[in-house]
Amino acid sequence: MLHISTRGEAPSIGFSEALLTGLARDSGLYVPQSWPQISETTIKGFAGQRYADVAKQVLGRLVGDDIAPADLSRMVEEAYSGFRHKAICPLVQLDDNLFLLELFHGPTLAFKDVAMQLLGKLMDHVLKAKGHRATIVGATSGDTGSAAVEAFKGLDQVDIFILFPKGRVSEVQRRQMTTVDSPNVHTIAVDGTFDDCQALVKAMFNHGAFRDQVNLSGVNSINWARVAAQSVYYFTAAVALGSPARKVSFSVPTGNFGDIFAGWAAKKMGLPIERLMIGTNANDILARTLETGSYEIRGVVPTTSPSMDIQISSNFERLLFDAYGRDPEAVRNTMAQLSQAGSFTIAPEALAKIRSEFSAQAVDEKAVAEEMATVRNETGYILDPHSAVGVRAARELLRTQPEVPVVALSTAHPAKFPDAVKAATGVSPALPPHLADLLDRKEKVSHVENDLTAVEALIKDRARILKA
Ligand SMILES: Cc1ncc(COP(=O)(O)O)c(C=O)c1O
Ligand SMILES: N[C@@H](CCOP(=O)(O)O)C(=O)O
Repeated sequence: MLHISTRGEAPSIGFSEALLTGLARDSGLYVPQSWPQISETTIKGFAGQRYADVAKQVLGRLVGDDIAPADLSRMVEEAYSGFRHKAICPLVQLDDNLFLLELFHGPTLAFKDVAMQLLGKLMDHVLKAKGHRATIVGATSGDTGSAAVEAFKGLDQVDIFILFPKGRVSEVQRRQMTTVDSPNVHTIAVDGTFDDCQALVKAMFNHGAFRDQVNLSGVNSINWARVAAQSVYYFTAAVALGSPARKVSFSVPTGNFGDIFAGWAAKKMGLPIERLMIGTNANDILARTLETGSYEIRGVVPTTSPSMDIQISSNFERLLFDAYGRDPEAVRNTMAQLSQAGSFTIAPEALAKIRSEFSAQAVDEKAVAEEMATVRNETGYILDPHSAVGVRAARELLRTQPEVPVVALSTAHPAKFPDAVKAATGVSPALPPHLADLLDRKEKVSHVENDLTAVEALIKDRARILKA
């Protein structure tokens, strides 16, 4: 199984190389050269199977020959052995035809664990087989960072550096990153937004000398393996509701477009998804784009769902690649416009393709709080603010297609965002026992201005690969 860059000017590579490469050398994103197909019969057979067993089958097709099935199977089992729910990603019914897919039963209480727990094991395995070490750099608006730190802490083959926007993540999110005491973990608070952190990471990948010097690797959803691992729960959820005989829609609280692109990947592999709903918070660039066809960057506003406070939605490039009939030149031109003018316009045919598969709904702060309160009052269930965006957007889909069940992705545990949850519902959600003393743990964090040279200097000073 080969992977190609959305910009068409980087070498095509196998799964293991894509896993280690992160951003392609032409600044594009890797995707499978063609979508592996999973037959209706196989999908039907997923019903009643353990999450890990479905994961082995879906990922087996995406990994191809690159990793031996026995190794993949062992790593999948290990990755999901620490989840606090036996179903790994259980479904909960909220209302007629409205379901929640709980993705927060991993160690750091957000959906990122589902992919990251596996990614840590896959990278360690591939690096050891090659006898290589790597330096991982990641940008986070709160959840990717904590999941990555948890998954990679203590590994000999890697050092991990996580950049987060200073003062723009919740206290629980920050502490989940900064209290991990491991010699290979480095957290860096950057004076800026998540988009600034993500731009720094991409700039490091585009700085060839630095990239090669530290053997740079990435764990953001620019890394195809992240998206691949996330596609599994679309299968388990849809099948639990009667797929493939019954079509199901998904509503996904969206920022960097990785999670919803995983749904698109599942659909391209054969899962009969009716519609994919992009739920945004007040940072509504994607909702505006679907409405107008014009992607226009505005300033980021802080919200109660900080992990979605994003303007540069990296994985949208992967969707544009498909919408433009996999024409890398169209993607290159589009991305050049974005970096020169801060905006681009989608060609009418490509836009029509996107609109035929995706819907979008912006959910403002008032509606997020109302949704948390409504769900608490009507069902007793406590949503986190990100999941509330997904549920609110799901209701919009149900208004137009009430007969099609909608699965809203519940991407974080409410205890990660206690202030917003308390304000909306009056309830103070408790952290699970393994994190009960989080607020008393000692923090270790560096501060850096939003400057590429400063960040690279810090990494070069600490990366063990340069000391060996
Ligand atoms: C809790 C939560 N919900 C939703 C999102 C948005 O997901 P994506 O960036 O994959 O669109 C994020 C960040 O990625 C998140 O941390
Ligand atoms: N919301 C994310 C932002 C980074 O997204 P990623 O999926 O590309 O890693 C976060 O919580 O860090």
